[in-house]
Amino acid sequence: MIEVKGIGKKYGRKHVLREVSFTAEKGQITCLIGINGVGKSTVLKAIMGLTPVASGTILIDGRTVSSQLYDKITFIPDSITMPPNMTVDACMQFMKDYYASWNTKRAAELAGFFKLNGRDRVGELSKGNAAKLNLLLGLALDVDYVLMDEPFSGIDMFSREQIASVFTSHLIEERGVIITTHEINDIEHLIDKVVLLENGLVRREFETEEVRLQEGKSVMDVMREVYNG
Ligand SMILES: Nc1ncnc2c1ncn2[C@@H]1O[C@H](COP(=O)(O)OP(=O)(O)OP(=O)(O)O)[C@@H](O)[C@H]1O
Repeated sequence: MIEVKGIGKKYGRKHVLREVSFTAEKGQITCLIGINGVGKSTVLKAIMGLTPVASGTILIDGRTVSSQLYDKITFIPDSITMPPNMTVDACMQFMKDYYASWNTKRAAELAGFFKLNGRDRVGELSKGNAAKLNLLLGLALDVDYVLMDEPFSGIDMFSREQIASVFTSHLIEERGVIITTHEINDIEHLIDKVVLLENGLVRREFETEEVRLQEGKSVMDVMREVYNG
């Protein structure tokens, strides 16, 4: 389980996170939502130890974040970080050489699933294919937790659907996923839990199925309720 306990974060004088607490379980998809600039990416980076927090603690399976935990967790940023002249195959080879947790079989399966051509260069990929490769490079690692920042940003509906279908496939397995997205409609049916951020705080944390059954509300309904007061 990932436990975020009362984290606070300032950039200069800007207080982005005041006191953010939530948990994300293994085997579940937890979605961080909130308007632009609320601090969703900052939370993911804090979990990875990529940005220091001013207060609070973060535990991954009961342990504080350290480089040893990188065999347990991976972060898929909102755009691909591989050099533009590298081919898809070279990116996969690089990951294989660099990470002991690289799973060659799953990588090949994902490349087939996304219909990526190994000879294409990163810089020449369409936005959708670059997003798919980015996802592949993270999901092919044998880790327990995957953090994804806006995997659907700027891509067409069919690519979004294809990416969303990965979430219900065996390729995700029993991993814990934390995702940030503005495209709730695409993945509403896949999300187990929602953490709604507002003004540096968690405004609501809920299980989607529970809210659906008990209150008859969708995630969008809850979001409208919160943002429209
Ligand atoms: N390195 C930085 N230096 C200064 N301010 C930053 C830095 N990174 C983020 N911020 C600010 O912190 C706030 C939260 O940013 P963050 O990217 O976490 O939000 P977000 O919810 O992920 O936004 P979006 O939905 O637009 O992706 C924003 O106001 C942003 O301008």
